[in-house]
Amino acid sequence: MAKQQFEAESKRLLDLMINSIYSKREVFLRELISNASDAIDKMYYYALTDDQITFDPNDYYIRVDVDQDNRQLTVKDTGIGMTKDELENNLGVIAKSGSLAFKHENEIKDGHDIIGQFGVGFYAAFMVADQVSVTSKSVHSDTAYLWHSEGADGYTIEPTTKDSIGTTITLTLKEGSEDEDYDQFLDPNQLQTIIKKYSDFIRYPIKMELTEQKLKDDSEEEYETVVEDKTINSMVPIWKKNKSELTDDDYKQFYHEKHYGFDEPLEHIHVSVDGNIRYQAILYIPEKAPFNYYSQEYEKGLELYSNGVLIMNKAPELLPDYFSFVKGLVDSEDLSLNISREMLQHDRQLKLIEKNLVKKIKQELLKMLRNDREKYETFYDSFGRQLKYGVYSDFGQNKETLQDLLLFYSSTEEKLVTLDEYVERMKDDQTYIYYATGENHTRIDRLPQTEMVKDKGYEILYFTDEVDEFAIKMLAEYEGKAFKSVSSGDLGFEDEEDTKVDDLPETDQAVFNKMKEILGDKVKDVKPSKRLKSHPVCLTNQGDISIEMEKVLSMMPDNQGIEADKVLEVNTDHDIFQSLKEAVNDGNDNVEAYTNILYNQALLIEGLSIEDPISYTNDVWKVLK
Ligand SMILES: Nc1ncnc2c1ncn2[C@@H]1O[C@H](COP(=O)(O)OP(=O)(O)OP(=O)(O)O)[C@@H](O)[C@H]1O
Repeated sequence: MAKQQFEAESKRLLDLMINSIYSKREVFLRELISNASDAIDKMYYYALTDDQITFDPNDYYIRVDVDQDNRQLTVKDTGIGMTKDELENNLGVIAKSGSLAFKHENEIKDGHDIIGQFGVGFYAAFMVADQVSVTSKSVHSDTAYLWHSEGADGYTIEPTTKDSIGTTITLTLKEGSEDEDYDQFLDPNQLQTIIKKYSDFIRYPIKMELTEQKLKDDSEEEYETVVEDKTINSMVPIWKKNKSELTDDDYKQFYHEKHYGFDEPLEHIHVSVDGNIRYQAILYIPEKAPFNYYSQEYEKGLELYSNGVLIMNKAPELLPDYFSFVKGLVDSEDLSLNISREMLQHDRQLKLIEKNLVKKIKQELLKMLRNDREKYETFYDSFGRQLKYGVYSDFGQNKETLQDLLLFYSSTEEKLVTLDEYVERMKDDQTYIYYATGENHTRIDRLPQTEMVKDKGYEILYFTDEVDEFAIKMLAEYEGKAFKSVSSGDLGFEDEEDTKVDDLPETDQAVFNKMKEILGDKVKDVKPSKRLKSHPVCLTNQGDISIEMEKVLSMMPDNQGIEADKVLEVNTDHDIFQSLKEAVNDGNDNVEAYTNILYNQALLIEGLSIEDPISYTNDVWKVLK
């Protein structure tokens, strides 16, 4: 029998196919199963137009078999089959898709969408096989044909016998080597895993014979080997089902089946969109952050299906970084895929889906925040930091989306509150939203800087995450109210003028001048405080960089030694100030020690380290003597 050559272009393409189109060899099975499913779909369409044929779903299935002795793997379908011409045209010419043509001819638009479009998937078989045989009998022909090829040098076609309509594809697998393990494709368990991974939601049953050890009837310990015909795939994807058919438990079970996380999801979102671009999505808001969530290793993304067939395990384009904790999948029949189905050709489609999903996720989170505060706080405990990073990053372009999702601990409510709730409670004479930064709530509570603001009866938000102040600086204001740190030089109280050193009695002025002289450029200024009530001193800052920000920046790998402009504020009503005044007046040589001790204590209160602990302890001994 004369061997026919693949068309010249096809030869090169076949070579390309085998070596470079797909990044994983295992996808050959996905391609053959998708073709089989397409062939059954075509039968379904054909039945719609031909009264002679009835389409009974029970008669339609795909079967995968292995013959380990002969190293053969078979994929059989009961689809429409191929005539001699079709075998020649569809399998003899690479990059010619009979399926795409069928789709166009029949103007197929509904959910029963056909997968094939490029006309290359079939050749993926040559990635794992050195011989491929296709036995096919078309619904339009009484004769069956056998197409056979051993790779790039061509193929043969000859008549054969086949009882039923459909196609059987037999691959003779390549011999394995140290680098390539083809034997895995003869292992039923491995095949089952691959089918589950890529083809779980193919609409028709994918059957396989599986060998299992089962307890013998009437026995509690004796096992027997049973060979059973099993359907491997779930067939109807949960996301194609109607929401009303599904229970919370169904969604939870799916979350675990998909290994999205070990935790229980806090919430699920099921979307079905029939707009410009049609898609379904099931998204989950997990309860706990994966161990590597706040690290470089964490990979965000949603699974992406095209019409029930898995295309990508993690499509990062579908989620912005600030919602990177969301798990789940998107299935769309409208994606323009590239030839390997591993990439998308149009970012635009994904962008559209992403935009829509972001809206849905935000709505769901706001709903949770309003209706189930406890649940929202569990979520916030795991992912609140990510939302705050989201406000800060990308030059603040997402701050509007995220600001209403933020929570901070409140000094007056003693629990987490939203910015909206804070603004609602603001006093009539209050201009700013006040915040204080520190390691934890107890420490912030005791900060001298908070005294005056608390005295005014104003609420203070406590910032304990490194990112908090950066995010708030990016936000700048909320509903027209600017944020102000309790440590900022000017607290913005309308009714109080700053006390200037020059307005003080001369004896007081002398103390300030002396302290400035001693501290030199360690501080920008030493000034009388109006915010301190019971503490003698505290540090505040001038300008945009706060002391807390200085601490965070100093921990960064590329820190450029950025420092806050520190101001030492002194409580002139405090006993210590009186002692200092006397010491300065008397020309006592402990003045330097007093000043340094007070400055160092202000550093300690701020959680900063003392520059020179030895001279600090020497100063303490000196005044204790
Ligand atoms: N099992 C089958 N039954 C009937 N026709 C088939 C079968 N497998 C392949 N074909 C025909 O061969 C054509 C080429 O298949 P191939 O897998 O190479 O491309 P495709 O499925 O059209 O596109 P894609 O590259 O996107 O998968 C198909 O379009 C279809 O007409």
